[in-house]
Amino acid sequence: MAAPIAVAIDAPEIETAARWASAVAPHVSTVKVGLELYLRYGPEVISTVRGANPVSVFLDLKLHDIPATVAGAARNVARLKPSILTVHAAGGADMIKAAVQAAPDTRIAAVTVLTSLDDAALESIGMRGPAADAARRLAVLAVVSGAQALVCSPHEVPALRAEVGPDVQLITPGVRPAGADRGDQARVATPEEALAAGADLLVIGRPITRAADPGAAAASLAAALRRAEAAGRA
Ligand SMILES: O=C(O)c1cc(=O)[nH]c(=O)n1[C@@H]1O[C@H](COP(=O)(O)O)[C@@H](O)[C@H]1O
Repeated sequence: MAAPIAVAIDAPEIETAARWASAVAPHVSTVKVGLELYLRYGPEVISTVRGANPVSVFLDLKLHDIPATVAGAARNVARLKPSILTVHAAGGADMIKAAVQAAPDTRIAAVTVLTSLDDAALESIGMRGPAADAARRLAVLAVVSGAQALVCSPHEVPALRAEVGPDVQLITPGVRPAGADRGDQARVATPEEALAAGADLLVIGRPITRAADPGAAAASLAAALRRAEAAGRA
């Protein structure tokens, strides 16, 4: 079975994205298209990445605007049938409800606190921290408003799970294999830690796409997760 990994194919060019998608598709469940590609290529990038690959396509646009505008945007991209579409939970209850209503066949995932933010960065934007508390508040708001998935750091998974129950999908970026460069990510954990915490889908980008062989990197992370899962069951 494909590993519960969404590979973030944040590439400047559609040809690179297509190459990465084909390389990782045999090993992972999902490929994530974000702002970098979508703002340049629009819907074309979704069909290109989907191609002949047996993967779900996750559209990460992090919508954040007034409810009517988000509803229109969600309605438009729902036609592309992404498995998941992201919105910012901080857009508020009415905005999240508008996205859910506008895209009934797409799972709306609410981003709680970006994994690039630490407690000091949260304070600098006037948001009451620590990050774990802010993520919990936003998670509850989002789920009450109809979000079926949440994006958070692996550190917040146990608390969010306790808060929202087993049916809400918990998606975690901020995943770094031991020793990997954390880059601009602040709240990070290893893939094994994220899985053990109870994450349902791990978003991993540069540790795979910047590897010399992205297909081999995805295969090796998928195998590590399978081993961790088997050890957890034993
Ligand atoms: O919504 C996301 O996917 C997301 C939320 C978040 O809080 N942090 C975060 O890094 N992401 C996305 O997850 C991916 C992480 O990529 P890497 O840091 O390269 O593994 C990027 O595409 C980000 O846009």
